[in-house]
Formats: sequence, C-alpha cells, structure tokens
Amino acid sequence: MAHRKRTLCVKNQKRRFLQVPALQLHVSKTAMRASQKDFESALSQVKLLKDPGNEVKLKLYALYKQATEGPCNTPKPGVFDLINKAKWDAWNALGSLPKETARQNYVDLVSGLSSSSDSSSQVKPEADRKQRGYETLVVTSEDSITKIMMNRPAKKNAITTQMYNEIMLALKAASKDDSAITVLTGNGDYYSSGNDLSNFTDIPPEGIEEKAKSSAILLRDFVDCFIDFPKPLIAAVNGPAVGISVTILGLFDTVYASSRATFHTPFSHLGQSPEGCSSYTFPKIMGPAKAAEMLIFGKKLTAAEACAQGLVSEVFPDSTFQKEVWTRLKAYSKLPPNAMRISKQVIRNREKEKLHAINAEESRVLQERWLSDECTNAVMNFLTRKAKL
Ligand SMILES: CCCC/C=C/CC(=O)SCCNC(=O)CCNC(=O)[C@H](O)C(C)(C)COP(=O)(O)OP(=O)(O)OC[C@H]1O[C@@H](n2cnc3c(N)ncnc32)[C@H](O)[C@@H]1OP(=O)(O)O
Repeated sequence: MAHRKRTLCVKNQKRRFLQVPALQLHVSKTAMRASQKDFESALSQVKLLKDPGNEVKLKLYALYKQATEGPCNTPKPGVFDLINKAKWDAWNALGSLPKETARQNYVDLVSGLSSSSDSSSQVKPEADRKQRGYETLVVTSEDSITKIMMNRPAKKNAITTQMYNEIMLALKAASKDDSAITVLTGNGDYYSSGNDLSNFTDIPPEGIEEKAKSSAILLRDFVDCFIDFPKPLIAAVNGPAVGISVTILGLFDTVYASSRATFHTPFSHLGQSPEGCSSYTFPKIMGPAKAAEMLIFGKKLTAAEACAQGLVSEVFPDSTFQKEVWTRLKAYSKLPPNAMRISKQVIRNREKEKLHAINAEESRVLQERWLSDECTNAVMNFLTRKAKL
C-alpha cells in the first residue's frame, strides 16, 4: 500500500456551468442537445415524481415557459398576487436564455430529480427494499448493491453505541448477502460527526474504568469488521466527516466525496489519539508528514485536498454527487462478483494481520486516554456547549 494514490480527478474540467440569474444549472457539454422527444419524455416523467418542493417547482415552471415561449413576455403580476408573481420572477430571471438551452436544462433537472428520488440519501419510509430491524441505519439492497446509510441526520450522524453495533450487524449481513458491493453513506448534510460524545456519559455502576474498557472492546470489534469485510467496500461521503468516520476510510476500497465534504480528525483537541488503524494507513496513504498534520494537529482537509492526498478516490460536485456516484456504482456492481472479491483479497490480505494488531494497540491506548483529564474536560466542554470543533 506504499504511499497509495487513488485516482485524482475532480470532475469539473469536462463540465461547464451555465449561469443565469437565480439559477445555476450544471450541464455537461455532450448533453447540450436535448431533442423535443427528450423534452416531452421529461414532461411526462415530472408528473410521476413526488413533490420536489416549491423552489424546484418554480425552476421547472420557469424553464418550461422559456423552452416553449422564450423570454418572459407577460406583464408583472401585482404584489399581492404572490403565487403568480413568484412564477413570473422565476421566468423573468432567465432573461434571454435560448429556448434550446432552457429545454436542455429542464431535461437535466428532471433527470437529476428522478435519479435522486431513485437512489438519493433521502429516506423513503415505506420502501419495500428497506431492511427492517435497524433503528439508527437505513439498510437497502438493490441492483447488487447493499447500501448502509447512517440515519441520525439531526445529530449529524454521530455514532452511538447502538449505531456501532448496528453497523457491525449490517456489515456481517452484507458480507453474506448476494450483493456484489457494499456502500456506507450518511443521511442529511453530514456524512458523520464521528463518535457520539454522549456515549461517554453512560457510566455503568462498575465505574468509569469499566466504561473505558467496554468502549475499547467495542472500538476494536467495530474496526475489525472493516478490516475483515470481504467484498468491495465503498464510502459515499456526502458531507463533512469527523473522527472515526474519517479514520476508517483507510480501510475502504474506494472513497467518493461530495465537493462539500471535509475530513477532520481532531484527536488532540479531544485529548484522544488515532484509531481505525489510521496510525498505520494514513502515513501509508499520504506520507508521514501529511498524516501527522491530520492526526496530531487536527488539520481539516477539504474534499479536493483529501483527494490530492490519496484518501479520497474522486470528488464530485455536490449538486450531482448522488446521481454520478450511484450511476458509477450501478455499473461496477455488474462486474463479476467473485473476481472483485478475490481481487480485494489479493490486495488486502497480506496486511490483515498487521491491521488487527494495530487496531488492538490503538484501542488499548485510547482506553487510557479516555480516563485522562484532557479527554474528560474536552468531552464535558462539548456536552455543556462550551466548545465545538
Ligand atoms: C466507542 C468507540 C469510540 C471511538 C472514538 C472515536 C473518536 C472520534 O470519533 S472523535 C470525533 C468526535 N466528534 C466530535 O468531536 C464532533 C462534535 N460535534 C461538533 O463539534 C459539532 O456538532 C459539529 C461541528 C459536528 C456540527 O456543528 P453544527 O453547529 O453544524 O451542528 P450542532 O448544532 O453542533 O449539531 C447538531 C446536533 O448534533 C449533536 N452532535 C453533533 N455531533 C455530535 C457528536 N459527535 N456527539 C454528540 N452529539 C453530536 C449536537 O450536539 C446537536 O445536538 P442538539 O441539537 O441536541 O444540541
């Protein structure tokens, strides 16, 4: 794994942004030729979508009018005619955008909405393909892909004891199901804010030492599941990632990140020390000097920096992240599953024993750290809202 560099490619070179007042739509060069047929098919498709919300409906309305009638040509409605005024404003904001560009933007917008309602990070409560039995996750299996989505968006997907246990269960199930690849992602604006710091407040009657001990066992078991996971494991990092959600990325086979994602391991700030085998994988991936800045000094990386340093395979613009990642993964999931599994074993197996030993050592060191004043004070400061990252 010497100084691993994953394919670096921020996907904005082949792209251009079409900017119009109040609207910024992302359009690929090759896609600038939507036919009348594509447009009509988008018009039918839009009726099948679930309500995309008023803002998107206004964009659709404006693009439709521009595509069919050209620039806004009706008198401005009065101030009290709120709905028609909002529609007029949206259409008028498109200025002199050519009809064919508006038609293309309409088709792109509908296509983005369809794919995000197919496979976005939004939770579909009654989806048939959802696996039941998880409270902190949404686990789905479709198109030979098992998707494990951390689902505590209001808490930035902070990982509780229950979530650690559920992720382990989900990984064990995914290792045996008939999916070809497994994906970990987050629901909402964060990928994950790492360990839920309130885990430290649940002290058993045996005392704080016992808590530190059981937490170290949990940490070790959790990281072991990633070391041993037999199929290609992909992280779809949909937003900021903190702490253990960052360190375990070194154990994934591919890491896709939204341009909005950041990567932050503030262990010293928290009186803690590296885990997730990052004390070994990070220096290998990015070199010792860059790893030290992250793991000792808590330097936060942008998605582009994490990609340049080899922690991330590829960065996608946030606006198209879901669509592009799931299109890519659907294609990968059709590759022969046994060949992918065996390739992963060939790449990873010789490191496994070493990784288990490193995990054990990191967990042992952390068990002591959790009992230190530095750690106790940092956690208390967060929980009493005196400090955030
Ligand atoms: C047993 C195994 C142990 C393995 C050890 C692993 C080490 C680590 O993972 S270290 C990393 C620990 N994580 C943190 O220190 C992050 C703490 N959170 C924050 O600094 C901030 O919440 C944020 C920067 C992530 C987000 O700030 P923002 O202002 O946008 O949102 P908030 O209002 O703070 O958050 C919303 C809500 O979520 C709660 N929350 C967020 N992260 C955590 C967390 N890690 N632990 C507990 N709670 C968290 C936050 O308190 C808010 O809750 P309320 O709405 O109830 O106030």
